[in-house]
Amino acid sequence: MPSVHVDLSNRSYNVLVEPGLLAQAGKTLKKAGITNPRVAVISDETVAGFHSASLMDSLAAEGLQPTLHLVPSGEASKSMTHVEALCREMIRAGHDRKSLVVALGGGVVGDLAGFVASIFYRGIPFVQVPTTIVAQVDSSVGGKTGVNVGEGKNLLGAFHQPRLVIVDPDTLGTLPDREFHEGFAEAIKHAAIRDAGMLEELASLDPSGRGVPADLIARNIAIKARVVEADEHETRDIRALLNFGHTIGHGIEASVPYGRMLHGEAISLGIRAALLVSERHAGLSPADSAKVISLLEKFHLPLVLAPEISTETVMEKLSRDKKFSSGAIRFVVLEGLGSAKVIDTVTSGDLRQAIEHLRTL
Ligand SMILES: NC(=O)c1ccc[n+]([C@@H]2O[C@H](COP(=O)([O-])OP(=O)(O)OC[C@H]3O[C@@H](n4cnc5c(N)ncnc54)[C@H](O)[C@@H]3O)[C@@H](O)[C@H]2O)c1
Ligand SMILES: O=C(O)C(=O)C[C@@H](O)[C@H](O)[C@H](O)COP(=O)(O)O
Ligand SMILES: [Zn+2]
Repeated sequence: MPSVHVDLSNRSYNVLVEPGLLAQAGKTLKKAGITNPRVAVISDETVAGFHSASLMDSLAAEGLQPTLHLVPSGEASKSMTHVEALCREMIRAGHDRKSLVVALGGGVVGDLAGFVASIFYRGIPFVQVPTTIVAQVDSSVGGKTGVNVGEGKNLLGAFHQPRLVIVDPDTLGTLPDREFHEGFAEAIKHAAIRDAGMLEELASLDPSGRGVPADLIARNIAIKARVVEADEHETRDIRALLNFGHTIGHGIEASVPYGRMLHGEAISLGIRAALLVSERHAGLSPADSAKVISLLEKFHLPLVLAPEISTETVMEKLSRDKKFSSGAIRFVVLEGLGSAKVIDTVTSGDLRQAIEHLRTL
């Protein structure tokens, strides 16, 4: 079974990747030495319909007492309102400091449930069971948890590492096309910043199927794990590289009601904009930009910004980017494929131009 160890001293954990693992979740927790008697499974209504029975049965089979707590599907659930509702529901269900949270779902459920775990009774452990490409290749690893507010994406949250990540690629079989494709934006991001060779592997995948090799998922997790190990709390300009495409991408995602655009779709636009900035500020060749763009196209990801989204709104939303320091813009660029860095020479005029660039193909 491919497995990736995330080495963070006393916060270290394993990411296990294997088809069929969901139905073995109870046993897998025990084997990992996670023995909390009470388990709060947090999921969304769609994911629960497909996959919660298998998880709940596997936990009950090990003598655990799981309770299931659901939020509506989609980005709008990543809010403080849902954090409070989930915490209160867990209290009423009898959960306490000895309980474990298990997040079953995509990045929304993972970020939300992880944040709930970080504050419930001042912090309890949690385990990620990711069910989207976004969550399997990216969000379930690294410990960034949190919620959105009207002012911008992920502006409230905490670093709280999971104790274990259980990835079952078979769960991707129930994803609709749109949700399947969006996830590849994050894998393309990983290739662009750290692993140019993976661009070829992504190019050889069939975007109309649902089969994603466990090794490809593990390769993405390993890229992310090595970055997180080097800069867990994003204080050294290393973890910020994982934010390639996210400055303008998050600005766009927050410019429409949450959920209208999927995260990966917004990041696809953000990557295209960041490639232009990289050509102008870091010497990226247009041929290398074109390779990344053709991969985004292959996975049917958007490259053109809808006319109703104004450049000024995107500029206002991105002004709260967490990488900025005292308002000064800090932007992730590619110098070449597989090599990224943070620069501080990008102006707000450059960002406006890059957003305008998204209006035509
Ligand atoms: N913490 C991090 O490091 C990190 C990294 C990347 C993204 N994120 C966050 O993740 C979120 C996006 O995650 P997402 O794209 O997974 O969105 P999501 O969790 O909303 O999932 C997308 C949709 O797919 C459905 N779904 C999920 N799994 C399914 C399955 N197996 N079968 C059928 N339907 C399924 C969900 O119900 C939802 O409607 C954003 O909020 C983003 O900010 C966080
Ligand atoms: O884990 C990270 O670090 C990332 O930047 C991964 C991103 O894909 C993810 O969208 C993350 O939530 C963005 O972080 P933020 O700090 O910009 O909210
Ligand atoms: Zn992201």
